[in-house]
Amino acid sequence: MANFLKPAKHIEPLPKEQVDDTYKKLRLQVFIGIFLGYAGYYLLRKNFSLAMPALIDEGFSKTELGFALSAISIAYGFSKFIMGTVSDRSNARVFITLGLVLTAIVNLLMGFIPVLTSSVAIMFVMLFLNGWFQGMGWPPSGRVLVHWYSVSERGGKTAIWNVAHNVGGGLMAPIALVGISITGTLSFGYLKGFEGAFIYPAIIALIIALISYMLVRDTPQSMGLPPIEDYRQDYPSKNKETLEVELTTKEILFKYVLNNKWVWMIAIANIFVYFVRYGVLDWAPTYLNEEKGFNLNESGWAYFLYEWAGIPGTLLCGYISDKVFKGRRGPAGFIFMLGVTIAVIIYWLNPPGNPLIDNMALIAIGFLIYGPVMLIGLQALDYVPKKAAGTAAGLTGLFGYLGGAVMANIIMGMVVDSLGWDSGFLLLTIVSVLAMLSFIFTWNKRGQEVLK
Ligand SMILES: O=P(O)(O)OC[C@H](O)CO
Repeated sequence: MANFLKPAKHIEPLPKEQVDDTYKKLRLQVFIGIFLGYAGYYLLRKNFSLAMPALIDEGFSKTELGFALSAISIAYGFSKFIMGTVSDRSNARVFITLGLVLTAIVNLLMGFIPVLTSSVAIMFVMLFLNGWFQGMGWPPSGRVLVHWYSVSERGGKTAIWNVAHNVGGGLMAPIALVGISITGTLSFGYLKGFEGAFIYPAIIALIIALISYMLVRDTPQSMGLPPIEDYRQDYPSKNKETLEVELTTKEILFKYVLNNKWVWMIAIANIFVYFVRYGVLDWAPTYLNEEKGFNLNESGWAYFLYEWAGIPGTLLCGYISDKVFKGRRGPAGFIFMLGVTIAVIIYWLNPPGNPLIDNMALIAIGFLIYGPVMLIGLQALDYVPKKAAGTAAGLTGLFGYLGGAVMANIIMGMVVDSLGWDSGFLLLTIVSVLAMLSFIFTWNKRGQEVLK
């Protein structure tokens, strides 16, 4: 492990009278740091799609660009897991900043060096690198959440943090579009305009990386504070033990993650949830255009509403799982996926000519799907000791992206091409039902009680 990445050293405990004030201040500070940081990552997750229309005008086909785009999901899936294992043994403050700076550098290079957007193979490599560095955002955020917030408050706090990705993803398009327009004028004599979709979100991400570095702190003990469990008298197990020793990768993998049946269950559930998340989102513009007669502008709005509807939906889901089901995530996930299934069927069966119903169905899916997405991340944090949090979330990401997101792109495309949209939606509905049922396995599990 590189020295600069090592977890921050524990320092001498602060005097007792300073603990409460310092904890309150730092908890808010680190939370804002990871919220802004993760929103910053999402400015650079899908911005390539805003450069795609211009690249199509340059002569690239949709298939070629779709192939290049898939590099992000493939790399992200592997990276969230592999970099998750590194993150669990790293200083979250350094790790989250480093990943954001690296993803910004990749985008600046793609923006300023024309050869890097000149062929599908080169774009695939660059987007793969981008996807890899993107995988350095979730795990350190998870590490901060589990070290600064105790078990009983994690549902609500993780839900609030989780909307960072909707905020970042939602702001990406306007920033990229303004960037494209600025670059059309400020072209440095050689840029064409579309490069602005890389350059301007990347510049903002660099500023966010600096702010995030100033705000995030690795662990309470590195600031002279007691572990969060002692501070809040809120323990993951009845014997009040908490794990404060940093683990080796072998211990994390073989003692806490790969031999943990609950982690495997949510990893499999994540395949279905992510298939629906990206199966609806990525195909929405094409489906709405081909089957419902939406133009690009109208389907762009529908896409935007889908993302932003996820914010209140996620908060409600976190609240319900904490307050109504007292920390049991399974029932909340089941109910939200039931709603998604119904909305997918309405979205499918609504005849052309009723755009309001299409938009309402899409908003309902966006409102409902991000709760289960968040709950799986939260369960990953719940089901392992805090020193293994990033790895557990990373494993669910690996399954979600490779088995869910990438498959949603490939299999949905193949089914729709050969059998039509009805078959595509039948598949989506079946997968949505499977996602719903998969929450039954963790129906009665609460917080970290699986560790007892
Ligand atoms: O799909 P991811 O890995 O970017 O995660 C998005 C949300 O934060 C899931 O909780």
